[in-house]
Amino acid sequence: MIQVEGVRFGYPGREVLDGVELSVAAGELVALIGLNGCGKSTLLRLCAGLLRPAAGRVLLDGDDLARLSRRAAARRVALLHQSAPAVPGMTVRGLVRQGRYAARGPLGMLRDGDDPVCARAMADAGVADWADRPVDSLSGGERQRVRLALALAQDTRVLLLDEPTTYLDLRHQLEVLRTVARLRHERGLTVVMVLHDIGHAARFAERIVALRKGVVAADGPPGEVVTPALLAGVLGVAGRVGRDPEGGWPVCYPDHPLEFDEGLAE
Ligand SMILES: Nc1ncnc2c1ncn2[C@@H]1O[C@H](COP(=O)(O)OP(=O)(O)OP(=O)(O)O)[C@@H](O)[C@H]1O
Repeated sequence: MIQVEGVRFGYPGREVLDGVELSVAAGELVALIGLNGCGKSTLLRLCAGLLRPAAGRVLLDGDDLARLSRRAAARRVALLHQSAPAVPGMTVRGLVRQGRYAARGPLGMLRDGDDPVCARAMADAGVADWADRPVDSLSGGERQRVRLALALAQDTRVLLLDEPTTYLDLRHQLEVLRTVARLRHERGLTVVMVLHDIGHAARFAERIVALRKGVVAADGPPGEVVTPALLAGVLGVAGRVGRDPEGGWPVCYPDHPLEFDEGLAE
């Protein structure tokens, strides 16, 4: 469903991705991990068609994203950004309705009353009770769940989530991750999400993809790739890895940060 083929990308004066190869099948739930600044958000933006690769290509169901308009891409892929544009005073319902733009177009947006897809997105993200509240009156964690509702309102088969648990307390982190896992099962969604918490990645994703130095450094099921070598080589941390006694998924016990020339330079 998503194929990233030899993608290179940089910003002026800064190379970020240097030949990324990644293939995500329909219905997979993939966690993308890596150090700050390694290019995770950049890769998601390339997969959403918001950036164009300098070399290589990103295919969506076989179609080159570079040939699709932004709006056509937005009908097929939704990206939860870290910063959703919040117009001062805009209500939660008003912001979430913006997620319907790609599907409806400007005229449809004007005509619409309440859109059932928006109502469902707000219910799924647990924000329906705040529908009439201004987004700028919400706490950081509450806003993060509104961002999830905005992405869900696009009603796409592919969901790209950039740190969906940021700002959330532990309970709501688990709630959001369980919601994503449930929606993926119920609606057959394909999900790629950036997670900094390797424990959550190991628990919720069926596959972990690690970015390092512009390329995919590890790719596989959590039970295989989450090892002390991954903690050291990709996350720059010395630590141990055990197993959840009931669920069997890997559990990490991080100990201390490594110097950059210890584990990371290997
Ligand atoms: N618009 C931009 N212009 C210039 N450089 C940028 C821009 N956006 C990102 N970068 C740089 O590109 C690199 C990759 O950024 P990106 O946001 O993809 O990393 P990330 O892995 O998502 O990081 P984090 O874990 O901190 O969110 C970083 O060095 C960043 O400073």
